[in-house]
Amino acid sequence: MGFVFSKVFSGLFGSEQIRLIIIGLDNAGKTTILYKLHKDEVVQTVPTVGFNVESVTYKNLKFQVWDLGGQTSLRPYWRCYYQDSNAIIFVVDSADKDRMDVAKQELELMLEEEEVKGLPLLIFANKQDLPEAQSESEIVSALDLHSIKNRQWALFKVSAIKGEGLNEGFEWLVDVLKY
Ligand SMILES: Nc1nc2c(ncn2[C@@H]2O[C@H](COP(=O)(O)OP(=O)(O)OP(=O)(O)O)[C@@H](O)[C@H]2O)c(=O)[nH]1
Ligand SMILES: [Mg+2]
Repeated sequence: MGFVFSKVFSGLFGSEQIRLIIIGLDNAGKTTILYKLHKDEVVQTVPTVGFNVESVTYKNLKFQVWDLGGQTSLRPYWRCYYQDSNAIIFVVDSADKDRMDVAKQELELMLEEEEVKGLPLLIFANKQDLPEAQSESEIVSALDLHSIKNRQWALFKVSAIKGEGLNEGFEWLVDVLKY
């Protein structure tokens, strides 16, 4: 516990960057979120093969943000990136009702990994600008988030293309990492 605390502490107040991993199904909007955070731009994306990594500064804190490809064949590789992370961001396409159960399964697999034990979990319910986007309570229920007991988690409704909700999510993350 002391080790975890000191690692996060030095990340927040020292020169070390805070390492964040973004995962979620393909097409969820992970890369769009990364570049919205990094450059404040909505970029044209292609499906990520491998990863993108960029630095993001929020409130004078430096984050190293890893955006991993979410296609089915790439998901087994997510676990290769978990080591030394400070938090996990899970992105879900709020309008992709048909694949909520797949998203739930992938989330559960990640949460079982030893290397992410106890790490804060930030869920971005993306694409809230779409009319068919599901509500917060629908997504919380579909992903069975209330069953998560051994870590801090929060869900934020966001729209990466509109840039809405991302800052609120980071605000939460910074608060959680501080204590
Ligand atoms: N309407 C809407 N579309 C979005 C939003 N965010 C991303 N998209 C679109 O969703 C598609 C997929 O976005 P990506 O960021 O490439 O998705 P990804 O999660 O990185 O996908 P993989 O790299 O395959 O895992 C693109 O056409 C984006 O423009 C959003 O907030 N609203
Ligand atoms: Mg991508």
